[in-house]
Amino acid sequence: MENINRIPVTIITGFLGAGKTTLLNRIIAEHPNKRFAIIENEFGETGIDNDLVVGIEDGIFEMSNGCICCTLSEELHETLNKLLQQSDKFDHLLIETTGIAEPSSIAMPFTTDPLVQKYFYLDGTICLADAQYLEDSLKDDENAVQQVTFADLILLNKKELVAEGYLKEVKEVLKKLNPYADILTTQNADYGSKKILDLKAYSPEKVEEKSSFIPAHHHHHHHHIVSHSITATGMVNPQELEYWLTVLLQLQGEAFYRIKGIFHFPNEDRKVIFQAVRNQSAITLGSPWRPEEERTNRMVFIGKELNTKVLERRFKQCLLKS
Ligand SMILES: Nc1nc2c(ncn2[C@@H]2O[C@H](COP(=O)(O)OP(=O)(O)OP(=O)(O)O)[C@@H](O)[C@H]2O)c(=O)[nH]1
Repeated sequence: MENINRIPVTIITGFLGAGKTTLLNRIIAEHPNKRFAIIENEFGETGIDNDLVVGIEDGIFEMSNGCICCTLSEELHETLNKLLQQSDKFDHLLIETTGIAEPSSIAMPFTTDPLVQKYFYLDGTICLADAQYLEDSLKDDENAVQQVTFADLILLNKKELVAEGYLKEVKEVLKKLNPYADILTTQNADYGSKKILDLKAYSPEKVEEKSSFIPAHHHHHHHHIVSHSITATGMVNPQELEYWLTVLLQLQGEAFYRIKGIFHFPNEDRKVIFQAVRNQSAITLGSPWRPEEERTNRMVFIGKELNTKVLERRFKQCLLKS
C-alpha cells in the first residue's frame, strides 16, 4: 500500500527511565510545524507522563493501566479508531510504550488490521537504551532483549555517564543482537541530523539496503532470543518458499518477532523482498539485480527459541536444483 495520504506512526520503546519522554519532547520541539498525536501507555501511574510532555495541548491519548501488549491491545485498537475520526487534525502519530511492553504486539494493528492500515503506516520503532544499565537489563529482562531486537533505531542514551571504552563494548553487544538497527550514542536523546520520523523501516528499499550489511553467517543467541541469518546463492522455487513460509508462520508465528528476506526468483529481474512481523507477512518487489551483483538469497530471523538448523535445512530445500 502506498504511504501517500497515510499517517506515519513511530513507536518509541525503551527501558524504564532510559529517556523516552526526553526524546518525545525533543521530537516535538524540533518539528514545530508538525501536528502530533501521542498515545501514552503508562504502567500503573496514569497521567504522570502526560504532564511531562510539553508543547502539546490536545492530541494526547492515554491508555489505562496494564501493559499495552496484553490486556490493552483492544484498547489500542479503540484508541486508533478514535484517532481515525480526527485524522485531519494531526500528521504524525507517536506511541510511547512502557518499559515492559513487547513491541511486536504493539506493531500488530499496523500489520494486521485493514482499517488501521488504510489510515496509518508504521514508519519504524525507536528503542531508548540506558548506556549505564543496558547490560544488566539484557541479562535480567526478556522485554529489554525484545525491545532491542525489534528496533529499527536504537538510541544508546546517557552516554556521558559511562566510559568511552565501555560505550563501545555495549554498542557491539547491541549490533550483535540486532544487526538491522542503526545505533546512535546520545546524550539527552540528542539524535543530531538523523531523520528520526522518516525511517521508512518497512520499505522494501530499506530492507534491501540493510540486508547488504548482514554478515553471511550471523548468529547470536541471547537467553532464548536468537538472531540468525542464512545466505545461499542460486534461484529459489517460489512455490516451495511460499508453502514453507506460510506453514512456518501459521504454526510458529508467535515465535518470530521479525523475519526479513531477499530472494532471487526465476524469470524475475528484481529482488523479491519478504518481511514478517509475528505471523503477518508481505512480499514485494525491490530494485533490479545489478549486472555485476552476485544474486545471493538472504534471510534473517529474529525470534524466540528458534531451531536454526531446521530453518537452514528448510530454506535450502527451497532452492531450485541447478
Ligand atoms: N544524565 C543523563 N540523564 C538523562 C539523559 N536523558 C534523559 N535523562 C534523565 O533521565 C530521567 C528519565 O528520563 P525520561 O525521559 O523521563 O525517561 P523515560 O524513559 O520516559 O522514563 P519512564 O517513562 O519512567 O520509563 C530524567 O530525569 C531525564 O532528564 C542523558 O542522556 N543523561
